[in-house]
Amino acid sequence: MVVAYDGELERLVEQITEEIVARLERERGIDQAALCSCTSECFNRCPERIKRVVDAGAARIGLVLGATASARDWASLIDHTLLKPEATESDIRRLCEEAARYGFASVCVNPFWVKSAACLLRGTGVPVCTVIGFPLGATLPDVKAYETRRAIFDGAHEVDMVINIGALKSGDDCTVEYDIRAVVEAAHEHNVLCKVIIETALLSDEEKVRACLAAKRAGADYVKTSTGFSKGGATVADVALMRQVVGEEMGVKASGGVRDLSQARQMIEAGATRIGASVGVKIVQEAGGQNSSSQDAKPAY
Ligand SMILES: O=C[C@H](O)COP(=O)(O)O
Repeated sequence: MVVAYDGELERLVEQITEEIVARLERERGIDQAALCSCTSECFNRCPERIKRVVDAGAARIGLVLGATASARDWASLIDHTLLKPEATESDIRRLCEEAARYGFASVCVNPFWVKSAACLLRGTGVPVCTVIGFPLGATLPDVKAYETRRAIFDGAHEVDMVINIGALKSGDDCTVEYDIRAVVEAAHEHNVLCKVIIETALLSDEEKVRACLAAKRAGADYVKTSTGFSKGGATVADVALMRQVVGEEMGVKASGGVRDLSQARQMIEAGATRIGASVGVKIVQEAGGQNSSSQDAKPAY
């Protein structure tokens, strides 16, 4: 989905990205938190800067969803997700039926289920998304590339890959970028969308910025907050930060712990253009004014 921004946000994104890149260059190897001149808070968490991005969210909601967003409009932003290892064939069948009924952006399933989901969704217009190097991201770039090609062969239209978190934390940004690029190239050979999961809960703000910049340099289509299998999920502050860093030409997917319409709305306001959630039906039913009993909210992290 293409999102238009007003001129002010464009300028803000450009200015903040330039400042973050300059700061990273300045501080590489120096363990200190830079302070923002406007509030003297840590630069990346400066409430004033985040507030300006979030305040622009009302306009973004209007641009993404229109003034009166329907349940179907909301569904079109959500990857209807089932990644639990214990998911059964009947669970996958139900996921696909729900995706077709509500018009979700995609179903997101583990690679083993791609073929079944692709069969079940044939003719519905709902794409199949799968996960690569999931959930730890610690396998090898060529293995991730093979996993991507194999998933595409089985019918995947989108892939969400996990970065090499250990390499990022070791300061080895070249390896991080190379690893992402291996998947991006395998995906783009077949016009498949590639999202890059940075697992925000395990990263410092500086590492989140470096991960987003590596994804951007590698030519990925989206950055994505979380696997949903680590110690935390998407936060408004992280989504705002990621949006600031990648600019408007990439998507931002908020995933992990998004449990209701209110949280989904906050993520879009902060800059997300896609939501990954295992409670997608609950969210669209709320958007449609229905009482949702079929999907219970998950507990917060
Ligand atoms: O990729 C998406 C996440 O796994 C979804 O997380 P969730 O189960 O907390 O909604």
